[in-house]
Amino acid sequence: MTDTPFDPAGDGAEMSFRGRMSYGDYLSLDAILDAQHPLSSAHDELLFIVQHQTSELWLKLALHEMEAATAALAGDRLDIAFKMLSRVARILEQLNGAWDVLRTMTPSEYSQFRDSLGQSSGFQSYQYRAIEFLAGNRNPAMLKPHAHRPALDERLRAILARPSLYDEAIRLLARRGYDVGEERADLSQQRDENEALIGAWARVYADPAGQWDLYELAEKLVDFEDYFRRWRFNHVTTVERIIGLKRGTGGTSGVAYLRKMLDVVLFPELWRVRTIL
Ligand code: HEM
Ligand SMILES: N[C@@H](CC(=O)c1ccccc1NC=O)C(=O)O
Repeated sequence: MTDTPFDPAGDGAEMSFRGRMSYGDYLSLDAILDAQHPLSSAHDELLFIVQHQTSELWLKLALHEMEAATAALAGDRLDIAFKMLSRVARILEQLNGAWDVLRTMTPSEYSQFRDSLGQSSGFQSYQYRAIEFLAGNRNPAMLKPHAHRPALDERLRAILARPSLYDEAIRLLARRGYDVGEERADLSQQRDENEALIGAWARVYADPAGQWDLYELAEKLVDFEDYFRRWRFNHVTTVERIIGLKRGTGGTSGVAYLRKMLDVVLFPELWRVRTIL
């Protein structure tokens, strides 16, 4: 027993950061921790802001991993793409777990600051739209809320101009000799469901050992969509729990709109093929 409190300096800990990069410097914590600006005096508004900001940080990482995974597929580096797609699935799991925190907010608590949100809404989340576009869900109408921000609009359009993650998976199948049907003329538009591609995936699933990497790719994509659907479901359930059937601040019907979005399919042929296996 000693009366002197433990001093980590004795263990070699650096305690002086004048002129040296510290933890907060490296992580730009002043900028991040000074970026919460509640517009009301409601206690729960900070929860709402932190929940969205952390979600957007995870979305940023997911986008980074998905961009790299798409490039890896284009370069036939499936091993690298798998590593990244596994990480994206874990990120989505993290985002799914985060709803449990937001769910602690009741309708009465939310209504204390909802008016302060004006017409802002997650519907205008640029990174969410980028992830949808990059995955392959391409609805150019969703560009409109970003028209007033040319740099963001430009980045979203650049994603639409390039093949999606799913397009790269399909191109890979074609390089391996599978009949995948016609590639659509305009990559920026929604794909039509393609019967030839269902046949190609069917052959991959019929003999996994024959092309294990394509089989693994198919399952990674299904995993991605599975977690993505869970996110949408958690969102709509949390929304109904908190605002019921009120219209959204973004102008949509709210829960009815979000329920419709539950039916959006990212990789339709990968789901359709299951019926014939
Ligand atoms: C109190 C919690 C929340 C409520 C009441 C809520 C409500 C809504 C509503 C009603 C919409 C439909 C668009 C509109 O008219 O506003 C929407 C869209 C959206 N929200 Fe939330 N939301 C909540 C939390 C979150 C969180 C934590 C995120 C995470 C980033 C999020 C992201 C989104 C996204 C990305 C959309 C667009 C979905 C799409 O177009 O498919 N929301 N939200
Ligand atoms: N659309 C929500 C408002 C909302 O949730 C929101 C508002 C500003 C920033 C992010 C939001 N989150 C998700 O839509 C509502 O209608 O209450």
